[in-house]
Amino acid sequence: MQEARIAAHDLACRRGDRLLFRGVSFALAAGDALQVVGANGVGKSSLLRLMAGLARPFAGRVERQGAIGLVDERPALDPELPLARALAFWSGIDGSSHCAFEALGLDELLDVPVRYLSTGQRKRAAMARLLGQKAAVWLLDEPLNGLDVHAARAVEELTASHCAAGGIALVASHQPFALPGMTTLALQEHAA
Ligand SMILES: Nc1ncnc2c1ncn2[C@@H]1O[C@H](COP(=O)(O)OP(=O)(O)OP(=O)(O)O)[C@@H](O)[C@H]1O
Repeated sequence: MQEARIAAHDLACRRGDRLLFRGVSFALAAGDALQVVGANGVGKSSLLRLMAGLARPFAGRVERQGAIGLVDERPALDPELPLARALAFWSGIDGSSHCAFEALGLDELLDVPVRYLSTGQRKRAAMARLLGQKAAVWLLDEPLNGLDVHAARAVEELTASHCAAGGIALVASHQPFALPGMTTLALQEHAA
């Protein structure tokens, strides 16, 4: 298997008629973690979308090696289905079984329709889906949003284990995210 890698080369991002940032470069290899920080609206989510290939950079290029898993505010789980069945849809596609229900505090919620889940519960469900995906490169947009202290620690620990096993984590958040060895990119320094 090819080793995971994701890199930004002199990226610039435009949303609508506004240039948000320019000159963003970094390279992450197996085991690396980077947190993108900056005020609301600076372009953290937009940068993650560029890295995921969901939007095109205004300038520069993205280099990707290895499967990408993106967690953002949309969990891509059928709101009408009970959580277990909504996750089973993805595990059928990913060919995986979910084993982190307990760590993520989801075992009590498996019969609850996704539409009834709270913001934090939905975020935990999205993390469970990500784990089943077995993607090498994790792109986490505000992964701690809505999580209680216990769930936040669980997500930090799962991310640390992912990196220790040779995965990559790119985290966009204005909240502190505890992960040993993680470096920081201050996006406002690249504001256009
Ligand atoms: N489709 C769009 N068209 C035009 N402007 C957009 C579009 N989507 C987002 N923007 C603008 O781009 C800017 C950056 O948005 P983005 O969501 O990337 O910021 P962010 O740093 O992640 O913010 P937050 O911390 O609030 O999540 C914002 O000013 C937003 O209004």
